[in-house]
Amino acid sequence: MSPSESPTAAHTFQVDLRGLVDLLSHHLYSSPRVYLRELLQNAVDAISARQALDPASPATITVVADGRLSVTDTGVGLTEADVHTFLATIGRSSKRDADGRLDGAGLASARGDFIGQFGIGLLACFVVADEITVVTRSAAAPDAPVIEWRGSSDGRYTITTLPSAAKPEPGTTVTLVPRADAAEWTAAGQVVELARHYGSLLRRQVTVVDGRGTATTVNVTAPWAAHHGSPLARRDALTAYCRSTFDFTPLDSIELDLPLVGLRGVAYVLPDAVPPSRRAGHRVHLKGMLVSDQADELLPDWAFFVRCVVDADSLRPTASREGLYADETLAAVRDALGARIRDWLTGLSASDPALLHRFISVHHLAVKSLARHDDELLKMLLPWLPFETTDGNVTLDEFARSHPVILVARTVEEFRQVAPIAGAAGLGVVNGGYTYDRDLVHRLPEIRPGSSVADLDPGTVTAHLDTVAPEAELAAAGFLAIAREVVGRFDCDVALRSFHPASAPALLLDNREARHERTRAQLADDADGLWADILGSLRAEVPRAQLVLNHLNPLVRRAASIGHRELVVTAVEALYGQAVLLTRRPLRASESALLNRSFISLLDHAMLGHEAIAPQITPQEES
Ligand SMILES: Nc1ncnc2c1ncn2[C@@H]1O[C@H](COP(=O)(O)OP(=O)(O)OP(=O)(O)O)[C@@H](O)[C@H]1O
Repeated sequence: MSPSESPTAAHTFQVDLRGLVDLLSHHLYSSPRVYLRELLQNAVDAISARQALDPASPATITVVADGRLSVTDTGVGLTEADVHTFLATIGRSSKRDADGRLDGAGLASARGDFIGQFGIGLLACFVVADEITVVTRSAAAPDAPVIEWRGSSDGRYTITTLPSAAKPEPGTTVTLVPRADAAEWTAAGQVVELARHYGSLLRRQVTVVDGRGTATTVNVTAPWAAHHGSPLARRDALTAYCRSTFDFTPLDSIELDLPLVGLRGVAYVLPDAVPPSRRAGHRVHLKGMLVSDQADELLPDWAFFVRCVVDADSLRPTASREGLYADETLAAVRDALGARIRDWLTGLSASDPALLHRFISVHHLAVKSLARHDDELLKMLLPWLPFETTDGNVTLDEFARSHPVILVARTVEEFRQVAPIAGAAGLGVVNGGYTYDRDLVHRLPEIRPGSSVADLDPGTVTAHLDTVAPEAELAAAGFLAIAREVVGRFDCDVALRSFHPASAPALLLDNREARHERTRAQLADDADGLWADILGSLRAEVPRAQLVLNHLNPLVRRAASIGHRELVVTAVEALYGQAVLLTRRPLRASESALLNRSFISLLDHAMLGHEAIAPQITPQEES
């Protein structure tokens, strides 16, 4: 060994008990109220342990809130040795051994019944009290004396042997003297609330007794576990449970049952639309005890239209017991519950179309987001989903029946502008500007063979508008040539057509992608060096917009017959400018300039010849 090397010495971590107790009791949990959950849970586990030894043993939990707070159970109790080993050792639990398995107490069969496992739960009581007193008598060792343990938040504890009369029957009483600042959490009314909140589905009877001796039992039977006289009665009970638990009347109740993890419960379909980003806040009970009322990870994200309450045997809670541990079991449960909800949805079209309609009218956004990634669902539901079309709000199935070719507008603005004219010309256009809609409509031919879907492009619309008589076209040739010259600068073609409504002088057919392509081309022209090369190499053929002038419109007819070139230019600029405004897209600088120019110029023309009519305003009169 070289002089610089010293022999390895083993040390043990030093633990600052007060700091550790403070950390675990004050910082692990989100609210002081969890103290009652931990006490109830220990009581339930103690009863389970005793029942494993003697199934006929009593099984009651009594909470007394009379200024102090005590929880008494008829459970397995503790011997003095147990108290040292389990109760007074942080992180040690009688519910597992050092390897995470059950200890040697012969309670293997009961392990599955325990809710606790970490050996820290009792510390939650230090959030509301500085001292915890436990009086306990063991059921496993009938001759063992009654033990009183007093633990203090500074980490010290005492043990006293009490006379047998102090606790004639096996079981445990835990008593807290609440600190003044925590009294609100241990007041009788609050304790009843908390006991109901956490313990209503516990499988052991829990009774809260207040200072006047009034007893309230908090347990209810979960509607999925109860026996009901008829399917209708069962349905009513499920609905009533939703109202009392979540305060809404569901559109429907979907029963959940996954025997592999001992899970049962209900997914309630929300009666109102919610944004997909809103998390529903599912209630998860473990062996009856409420673990979380915000367990979003229980269902896939797409299922945001339901809110669940479940009770499971083998999901794992986190140490604070306020959430679920994200393990493979949870992932499998999530998938299985998702499949169950999807089955309900797909089954509805056969079993209850009226309900499906109601569901879709509320939650069509949810269904649309879901259907994009789920072929089966898409097949089942796409024909039922409403879309905004030139025939109004209709289902795609209905729309496809009257329109063998369905055109999809890419943006809401495009749809708004084109729909009335395309509709009047007999074209079937769907507004694809909303989230998911364009993707979904394009999948219609997979589901409805024979239907055909295409993106709306300027050429298609123009092709469907009535052409004008050759002589009219000829008469307007001069005008059209000037018009092409004027709007050609904006990568726009001009066509003369007849379309309704006659009050619309012009229609600008354009789409967002074409506009982007033109902007990019413009940038490439303006750029130099490296950027010009890069942008230039991306250049595709620049798509052109189309200004369709309406030959049915009196103004257009008059404009087409003017011989004055300058006025024709102004008229075309004004028609183009107005058509651009109607598309509701942002104006380019050159378009704003054009609008200004044409407005001033028209004003100028309008005032021509009127100078003599207006009275002369002399400088004197002005002042
Ligand atoms: N009412 C009770 N009756 C009998 N034993 C109890 C009771 N309360 C606590 N104990 C004993 O004290 C131990 C520690 O309890 P604690 O609540 O701190 O942890 P836990 O319940 O084992 O696990 P968790 O941290 O998950 O709650 C338990 O494992 C149990 O052996």
